[in-house]
Amino acid sequence: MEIMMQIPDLTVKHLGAPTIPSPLTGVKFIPENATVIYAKDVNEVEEELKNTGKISAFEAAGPREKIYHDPSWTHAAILTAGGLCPGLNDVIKGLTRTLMLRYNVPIVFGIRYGYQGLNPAFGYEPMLLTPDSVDSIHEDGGTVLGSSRGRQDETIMVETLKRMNIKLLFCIGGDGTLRCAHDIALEVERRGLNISVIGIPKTIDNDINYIDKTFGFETAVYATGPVISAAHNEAKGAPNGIGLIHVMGRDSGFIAAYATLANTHVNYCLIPEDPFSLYDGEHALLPSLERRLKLRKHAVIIVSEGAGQHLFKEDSEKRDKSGNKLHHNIGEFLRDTITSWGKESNIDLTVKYFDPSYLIRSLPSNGTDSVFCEMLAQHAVHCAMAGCTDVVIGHWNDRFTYVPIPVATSSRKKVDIESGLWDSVKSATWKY
Ligand SMILES: Nc1ncnc2c1ncn2[C@@H]1O[C@H](COP(=O)(O)OP(=O)(O)O)[C@@H](O)[C@H]1O
Ligand SMILES: O=P(O)(O)OC[C@H]1O[C@](O)(COP(=O)(O)O)[C@@H](O)[C@@H]1O
Repeated sequence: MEIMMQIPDLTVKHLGAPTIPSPLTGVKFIPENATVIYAKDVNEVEEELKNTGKISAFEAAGPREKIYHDPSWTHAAILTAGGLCPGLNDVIKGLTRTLMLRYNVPIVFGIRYGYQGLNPAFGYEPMLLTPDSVDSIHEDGGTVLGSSRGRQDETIMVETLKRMNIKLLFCIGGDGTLRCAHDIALEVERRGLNISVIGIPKTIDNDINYIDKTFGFETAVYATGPVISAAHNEAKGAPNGIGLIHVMGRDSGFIAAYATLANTHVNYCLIPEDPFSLYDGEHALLPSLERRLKLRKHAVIIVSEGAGQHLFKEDSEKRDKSGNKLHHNIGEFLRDTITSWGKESNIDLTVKYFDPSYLIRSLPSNGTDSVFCEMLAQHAVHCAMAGCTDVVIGHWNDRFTYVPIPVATSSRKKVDIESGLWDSVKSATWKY
């Protein structure tokens, strides 16, 4: 019941009434009032009806029969900000092709290096994107536009959009990028401009709320598989061998949790959401590891970047350029701690340490992730052309949705340790 009471206002902002017939042909237009129900099961629906007398729903994504922006007068711009993620280039390609080939938008700018590219002080010329220029970019990882972290002044950025006559701005990024997109949308509104600001969620950490699937995450989990196998082989190749893998996940342990289920060689999955201790208590890693080594002579551990931060004497003061906390390196800490503990306990062990973080993040997307990127890009263009703004393209109950940016950024999604996911991880990782 409590969860249902917390459902935020899901109303999406529109610049004005859509009055122009869509140039799309051969598609199934969806009604203006199409929705995707928020509740995940019948009990939730009943609970909400009982408590509030209504059923909360997202606006459904999809092409509308009438659009707001006149394509022939529309310039669009795309930028990528924050860390890399598999699939960025697929999304850039999908946006460019849908804008130019389906909606006949004449100009699509690629803004260089995130929000820096909208600040003339940096002197970055925008790229002109065309179906030809983006033809093969999906084959490469990274982003052809470049990315950056760090704040820029939204008044300067909106001035640039105005000067370039940009009517559609697509910001591909994580929660920081979306917060900045929201600031831009507010500044646009303050000036009475008709620019649609559309966020496209990018997060290798899978940590954006109200969005149950984001691109790149699946590729990241898939790419972790061979590393886990290598760690397992290395662990088995030495008496008391320990394969230790450090993966990304600043504050959310989704990559580690899913990778554990995808390759069940893992014996210990350590994530920020479920704190563990080293020596004492129910969740003590080292006594358990000792029992495991006695029994099996090898072990595999996967640890998320944000896990075990409480084990460091001091809180990390370091921040990246965007103000995100830079955690202590828990992977290296565990490697060193386990090695010293082995010496002190007279256990002849070897730790083989793997950190595939950047290798995974910079890969091109894999099959189904690429499909998802193309669909996401198409929906983002439909959304923008219809005149929506301050909105991020979400995915919920297996459907594409519109989520107001303040809702998507209200908090970060985390692994729910009461959930079936974490239960499965715990079942797959033996307790010793
Ligand atoms: N609270 C915020 N308000 C406005 N802009 C922000 C905010 N947080 C981050 N940004 C900007 O968004 C961009 C990307 O943010 P960052 O946190 O580095 O990555 P991500 O979008 O992947 O979370 C940076 O240019 C950053 O300055
Ligand atoms: O070293 P970088 O490039 O600043 O990025 C490291 C961070 O980027 C991520 O991969 C993604 O974070 P963002 O969502 O902020 O881009 C985190 O998991 C990691 O903490």
